[in-house]
Amino acid sequence: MNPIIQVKNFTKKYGDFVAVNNISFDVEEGSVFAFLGPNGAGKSTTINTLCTIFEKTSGTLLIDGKDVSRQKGEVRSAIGVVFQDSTLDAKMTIEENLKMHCVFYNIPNREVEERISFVLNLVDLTGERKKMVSALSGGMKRRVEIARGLIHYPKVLFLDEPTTGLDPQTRAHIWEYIMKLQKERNITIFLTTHYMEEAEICNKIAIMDGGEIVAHDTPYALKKKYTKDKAYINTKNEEALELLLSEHHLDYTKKDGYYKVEAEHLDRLLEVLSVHKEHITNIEIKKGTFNDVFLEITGKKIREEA
Ligand SMILES: Nc1ncnc2c1ncn2[C@@H]1O[C@H](COP(=O)(O)OP(=O)(O)OP(=O)(O)O)[C@@H](O)[C@H]1O
Repeated sequence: MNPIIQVKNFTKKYGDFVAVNNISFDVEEGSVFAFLGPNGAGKSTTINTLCTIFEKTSGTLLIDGKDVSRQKGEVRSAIGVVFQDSTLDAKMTIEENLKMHCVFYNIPNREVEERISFVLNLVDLTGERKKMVSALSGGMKRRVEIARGLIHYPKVLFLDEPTTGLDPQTRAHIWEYIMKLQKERNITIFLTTHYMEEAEICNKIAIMDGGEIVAHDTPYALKKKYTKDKAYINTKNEEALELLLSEHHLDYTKKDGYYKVEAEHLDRLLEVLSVHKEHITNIEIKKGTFNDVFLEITGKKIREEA
C-alpha cells in the first residue's frame, strides 16, 4: 500500500474546545475514500486542515509526502478541491471559468487549451464549453466544478458532498465520473457524503464522531462487523417455530403475527428453518445496510434531520 494521505496524531482545538482529538489514518493512492460522520464530528475541520486552509494544533498531516503546514504550495499543487457551495462565476462561460483557474494555478498559456479540452472530456462537457454557467443545470455545474478541480492535474481530489441536492439520475452520473477518474487517471478521491449507498461503493470508509475516528475499514468489513441479517417469518405452527428457535439458541421477537430473527450467519438460520419449512407461510430476508452500520457505531442517523 502506498499512502498518499497520512494523518498522524492530528489534533485541532478552537480555544479550549477540542474539535479533533488525536486522530490517525492513511488513504491509499488511487482509492476512493469516504469520510463520514454526524454533524459536528470534525470532518470539515480535518478536510480544511488537509487542504491547507486551517492550521493544525498538533500532529502530522502529509499529502503525497508533503507537510500541509510547512509545504503549503506543494500540497496545493497536489490537490483539487470541490466544496459544497459553488464558487463558479455564473456570468462567465464554462471555458472562461476554467481559463481563470489556469491563471490562478500559473499554468503556461501554451498548455491551457490542452488542459481545458482534457478536463471537459473527462466530465463529458466538451460540447458545452461556450455555455454560460448561469444556464447550466445543478448536475452540470457540479461537473464543471469537478473539471475545474482537476485543471492542474492533482493527485488527490477532495469532494465535499459532491452529489447533495442532485436528483438520483444525476447523482449516478457524477459517480460514473468519479469512478472514471479513479480507474483511468489513478486519482485518489477523498469525499464526504451523507448518502449511505454512496459510501458503500467506496474502497475505504472512516467514520468520525465527537472528534475521533470511531471506525475505519472497507464497507464489507464494517457491514460484517456491525450488522446482522434479519429474517421475518410467518408460520402456521408458532409453537413449533418457537421451540425450534429456542433449541438452537436463536433470539427472536414476535410482532404483528411474524417472528423477527437476527442472524450473524444467515446460512445457519436457513438450515435450522429447513426442518420447519412446511409450516412457513412467508419468509422475508433483509440484509444489514450501511445505515445500520452508521447507527450502530455513532448511535445517530447520518443526518439527524433525515
Ligand atoms: N471556528 C470555530 N470555532 C469554534 N468551534 C468550531 C469552529 N469550527 C467548528 N467548530 C466546532 O468544532 C466541531 C467540529 O466541527 P466541524 O465543522 O469540523 O464538524 P463536521 O463534522 O464537519 O460537521 P458538519 O457535518 O455539520 O459540517 C463542532 O463542534 C463545531 O461546532
